[in-house]
Amino acid sequence: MSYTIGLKDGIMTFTIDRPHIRNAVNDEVTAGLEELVQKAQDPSIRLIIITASGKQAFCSGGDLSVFHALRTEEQAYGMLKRMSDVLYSIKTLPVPVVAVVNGAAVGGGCEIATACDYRLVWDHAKCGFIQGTLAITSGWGGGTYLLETLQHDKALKMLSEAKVYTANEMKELGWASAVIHNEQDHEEFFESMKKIHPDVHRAYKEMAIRKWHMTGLQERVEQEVRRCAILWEKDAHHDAVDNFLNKSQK
Ligand SMILES: CC[C@@H](C(=O)O)C(=O)SCCNC(=O)CCNC(=O)[C@H](O)C(C)(C)COP(=O)(O)OP(=O)(O)OC[C@H]1O[C@@H](n2cnc3c(N)ncnc32)[C@H](O)[C@@H]1OP(=O)(O)O
Repeated sequence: MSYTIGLKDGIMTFTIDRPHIRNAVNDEVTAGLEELVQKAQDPSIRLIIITASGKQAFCSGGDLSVFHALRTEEQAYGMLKRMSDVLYSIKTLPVPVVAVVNGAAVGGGCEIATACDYRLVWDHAKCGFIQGTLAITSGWGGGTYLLETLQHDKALKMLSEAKVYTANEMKELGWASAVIHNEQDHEEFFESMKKIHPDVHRAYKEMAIRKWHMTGLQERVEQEVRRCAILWEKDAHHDAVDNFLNKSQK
């Protein structure tokens, strides 16, 4: 199994469990996130955590060894659309969603974290929208969410430069909600959330969702998906992925 879903004291935790491949997303992980969305509808849930196994990576994006088989715009669109739909559902869940970024978050991994309301980033984690190095853009909605989250020039620079940043840099940019140095920092964040009644958290989340509905967030995500699918089909993308996969085989 590529993931687990746990529940304790009203907190549901989704853990990607593919550390050997840096928690890259395959179809099973996507199906797991869809299962999470279903389970999170239970009114007794007060908070969702998305994290991953090990310390090396939160998520390295799409599993290129699998998704490289998708060659055409239409094939790419199917995969991108399914992931973007589930991330939009996560973004608009009625309770706060926290990404605990336990290690590297790159490409689609950064998109998953950006779809969450809060990002707790361990101090050793490197993060970045590196899709540009593969001659594509973000394609799961994460670019649209980043433009919602950061100051415009910071978001655009982060997307266009396709670099990785340290946890402290991500805090300065406004992406990381907090940098975590130890388990105590981690516990303190959740303890302070638990002090407030769940109905209050739900009410503020409703306020954010109302804004996203009014500003056509879902339609903007759809445009991102379609644009990425066009780039996906091009040789520049397939050549860059060949290079990545061949490098690891050497
Ligand atoms: C598809 C959607 C698109 C989007 O819309 O956003 C994307 O997500 S594009 C994908 C973007 N991701 C990448 O380009 C992967 C980049 N990976 C890395 O930069 C690094 O692996 C890492 C995440 C920084 C971790 O580095 P490190 O700890 O040094 O590990 P390795 O690089 O040695 O990786 C170990 C192992 O895992 C394989 N790997 C890593 N990421 C992926 C991936 N996304 N897909 C497939 N395989 C991946 C890597 O090839 C190594 O394999 P072996 O050499 O066989 O052990």
